[in-house]
Amino acid sequence: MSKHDSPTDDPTTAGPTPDSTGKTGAIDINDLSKIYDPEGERVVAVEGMDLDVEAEEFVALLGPSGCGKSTVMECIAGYLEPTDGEVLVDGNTISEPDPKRGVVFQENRLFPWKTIKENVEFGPRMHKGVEEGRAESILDEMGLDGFEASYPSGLSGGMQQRAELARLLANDPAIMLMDEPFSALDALTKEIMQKKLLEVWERDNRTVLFITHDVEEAILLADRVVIMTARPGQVKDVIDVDIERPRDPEVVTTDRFTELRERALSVIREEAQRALEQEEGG
Ligand SMILES: Nc1ncnc2c1ncn2[C@@H]1O[C@H](COP(=O)(O)OP(=O)(O)OP(=O)(O)O)[C@@H](O)[C@H]1O
Repeated sequence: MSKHDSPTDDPTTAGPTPDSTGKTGAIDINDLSKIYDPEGERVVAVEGMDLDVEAEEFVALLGPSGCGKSTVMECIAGYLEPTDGEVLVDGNTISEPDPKRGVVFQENRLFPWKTIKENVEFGPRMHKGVEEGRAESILDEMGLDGFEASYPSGLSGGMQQRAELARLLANDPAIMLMDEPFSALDALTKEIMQKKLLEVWERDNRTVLFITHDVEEAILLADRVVIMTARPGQVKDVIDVDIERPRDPEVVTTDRFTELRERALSVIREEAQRALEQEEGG
């Protein structure tokens, strides 16, 4: 069953409202602000951010360290409540986490005491019930056939991240929120994971919001690269990646890729410098 014909799991929450093309997974960030510790140290992490992500779009989020990327993602995930403004998914204001908005972090959140298969089945078991054979087929797709009964500690870092991706896909999310998911992996494993992610995304057309510090990774994967300002974060620049898909790793050697990378880098350098000056100024 695809995400387009799956019923909503929780009858108490409004279901997704497909856009005019029948797609779901659109994100609207309207005038979003998030202040941590408003009565105390008052950290203005994000201020007046606007961004629309189309259903089934792949957007990469770049920006200097501490500019509020994870904060934005956690507001979309429903883990954090905005101080001001709102985040809508398919026209509905987000009020709480939902398995239809799956989140992957740099460090996997697999349960160490559960087998890989149990980890993958955990979400469906909690929300809609386990479909016979589905965990096996997702693990097979992730190249983890034969590791169903293994525990996370028995897997390499790359295999753990593939299991994490399998765990996310088992919930059939309309939106995949990925916070530097491959940044701890070695270069070769990272390349394999990027390819895997693109395969899954190109086939299932889920919306992806992908945080990274790696400009090449952002351009290789995304339809649009959104660059945030130094804190308080808001959108500084949006780069349309007009490079044909499917993209293979060799695309990084093309002139167009180089142009886009240089443009992204010059914007990021400017904001990284501002972030540094902020730090030095206390
Ligand atoms: N719970 C919190 N309490 C107070 N300040 C916080 C909290 N979480 C984050 N911050 C601050 O908010 C700002 C934005 O943090 P956030 O993690 O969203 O940035 P980021 O762009 O994801 O950073 P990085 O690229 O380093 O992961 C930072 O200055 C951070 O120190």
